[in-house]
Amino acid sequence: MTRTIKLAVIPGDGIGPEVIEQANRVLDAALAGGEVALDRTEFKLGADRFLETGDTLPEAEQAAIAEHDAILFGAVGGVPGDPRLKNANIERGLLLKLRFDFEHYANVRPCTLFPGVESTLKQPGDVDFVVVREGTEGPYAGNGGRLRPGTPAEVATEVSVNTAFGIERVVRYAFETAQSRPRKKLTWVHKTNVLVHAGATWQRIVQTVAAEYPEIAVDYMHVDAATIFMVQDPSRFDVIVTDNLFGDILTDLAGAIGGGIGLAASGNINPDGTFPSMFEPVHGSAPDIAGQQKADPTAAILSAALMLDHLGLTADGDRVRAAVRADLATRGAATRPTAEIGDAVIAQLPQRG
Ligand SMILES: NC(=O)c1ccc[n+]([C@@H]2O[C@H](COP(=O)([O-])OP(=O)(O)OC[C@H]3O[C@@H](n4cnc5c(N)ncnc54)[C@H](O)[C@@H]3O)[C@@H](O)[C@H]2O)c1
Ligand SMILES: CC(C)[C@H](C(=O)O)[C@@H](O)C(=O)O
Repeated sequence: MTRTIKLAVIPGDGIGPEVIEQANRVLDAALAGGEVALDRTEFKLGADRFLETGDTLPEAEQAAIAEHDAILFGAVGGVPGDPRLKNANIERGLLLKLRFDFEHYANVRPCTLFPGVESTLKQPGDVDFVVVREGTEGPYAGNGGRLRPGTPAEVATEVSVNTAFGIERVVRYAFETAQSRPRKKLTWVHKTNVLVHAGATWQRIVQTVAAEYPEIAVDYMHVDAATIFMVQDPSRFDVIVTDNLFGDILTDLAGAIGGGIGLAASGNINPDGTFPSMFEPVHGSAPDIAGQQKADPTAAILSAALMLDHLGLTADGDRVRAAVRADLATRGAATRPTAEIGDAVIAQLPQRG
């Protein structure tokens, strides 16, 4: 019997639609001949939509998206500094709103250096770790404001929100992730020497949850030191758990270490299943290369593979990863147009079964 998966697709702006087109082609090829059918609905949201209609995320559309089994998201955002987008706040009003409202508290960002891929590092060693970034709190969720803007007496505040509930649920998810991997190692990253309040709450919760996972080796790093170790010896890491802002920064660094931001995939996971999880490349809309078929769709394709895993279709997710791995192994230094990379991955898909 065919299982139908309702998929909301938000291609977004810039290179978003270009990379999502390839991810969709790979998904269709990977699922062909199987017992799963995708029922897609496309939502045109992002900076382009805002410029056309003034909408960011209308309530009815958000409610319609919530009715799906999963979301495949490209990237949103216009050209930085575009005056027409000054008050749009697409990133907060659309992307972050979906992450917050749909309780995407585990933002999972794997970093693997695939064979044949050149890292930014001279001697990368074994690179195979995953960052579990808290997705609904931290400075991203806090209010703030500006007093007397534009005057010499201007004051800006940015508040960081850290709840015991929010920390515990992502820390538990990270321990479960570490448990499922062979190395059984978890590094929690913060800045407890300066952010003493939030740091103390994180520390208390990590220690409490760690007691339930005696087989996991736990260590701690300040975020600044973590950037050093990530560059000097990324093999130290297996699972990293950290707050929203530190996770954002560390995962762009991880992207560079893993062969470039065009390869970095992510899943915004709602582990409780109360809302659809959302899968997206880590990169943005890249206005500098948009419309030129220069974008690497691999990050979007690997994000689609994470989506297959999340939907319980791990064998298909593995086939997509195997195809990407095979393509990367033979890709060499030559750059290829976006669609050609999609073609190559499809050509490398292992037979089902
Ligand atoms: N998830 C998202 O939707 C998301 C993430 C990051 C940034 N943004 C937004 O995107 C816009 C541009 O942001 P930015 O320039 O800081 O970051 P970006 O990730 O869009 O681009 C950074 C650099 O990486 C390159 N790059 C990105 N993706 C690539 C790919 N798939 N293949 C090859 N090269 C790639 C770009 O050409 C650029 O040189 C901004 O409006 C920003 O807010 C959105
Ligand atoms: C665009 C922005 C809001 C987003 C973030 O900061 O989370 C991006 O940088 C990311 O990493 O997905």
